[in-house]
Amino acid sequence: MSLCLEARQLACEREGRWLFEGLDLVVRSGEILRVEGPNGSGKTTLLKLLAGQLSDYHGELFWKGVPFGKVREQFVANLLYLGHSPGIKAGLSPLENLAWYQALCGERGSEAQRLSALEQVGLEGFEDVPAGQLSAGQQRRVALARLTLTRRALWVLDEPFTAIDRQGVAALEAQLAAHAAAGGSVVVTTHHALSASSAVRCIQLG
Ligand SMILES: Nc1ncnc2c1ncn2[C@@H]1O[C@H](COP(=O)(O)OP(=O)(O)OP(=O)(O)O)[C@@H](O)[C@H]1O
Repeated sequence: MSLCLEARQLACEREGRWLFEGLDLVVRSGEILRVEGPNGSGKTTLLKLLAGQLSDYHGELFWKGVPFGKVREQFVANLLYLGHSPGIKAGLSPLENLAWYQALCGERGSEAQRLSALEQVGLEGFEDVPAGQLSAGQQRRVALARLTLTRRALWVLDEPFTAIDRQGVAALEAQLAAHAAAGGSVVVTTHHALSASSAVRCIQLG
């Protein structure tokens, strides 16, 4: 798995204010890039941009050295983006939510895989409960089950530790480290202090 996400001279303006300007960054295989900054500094906006979700920005984005516009399909096929909110359907069960995500990604997957992914995030016994009845941390865990289920090289994760208990935080940190060690890449925002690791680099906004 060899990959490279690069931003050159990235700038984004909101409501007449530059959130960031002249931002250069590179994320390669085996790296975890942590985006830090106070509330409102532009972390979510930057992650959306790096995930190809926004078009109103200045600068250029490259995937494996090729401008985004020319490799959009390949880029999306390598990307797993988990946004700021868990983004799950309240009326669907965790199992149904995962099946829905898989359908969106054009993946078939099996019920056995989905059950295993839910078990790995500690949701055994909650597979068929409407997601709207789950706690905030459990809802976040449904979203995090996608990290196991959907095999993608580049993870872009916006505050994935939100509402997660101490044990879950440790497990997720280990999962991020294992993904990087296996040659994947992670871009993550978190107000949580990540354990020191040579794979983790930080950029500061604001
Ligand atoms: N679509 C938009 N239209 C107008 N303003 C926006 C839009 N998106 C974001 N902003 C503004 O840009 C600023 C940065 O927002 P963003 O969500 O990126 O910050 P953040 O660093 O992720 O904050 P937090 O730590 O609170 O999650 C905020 O002031 C926000 O109001």
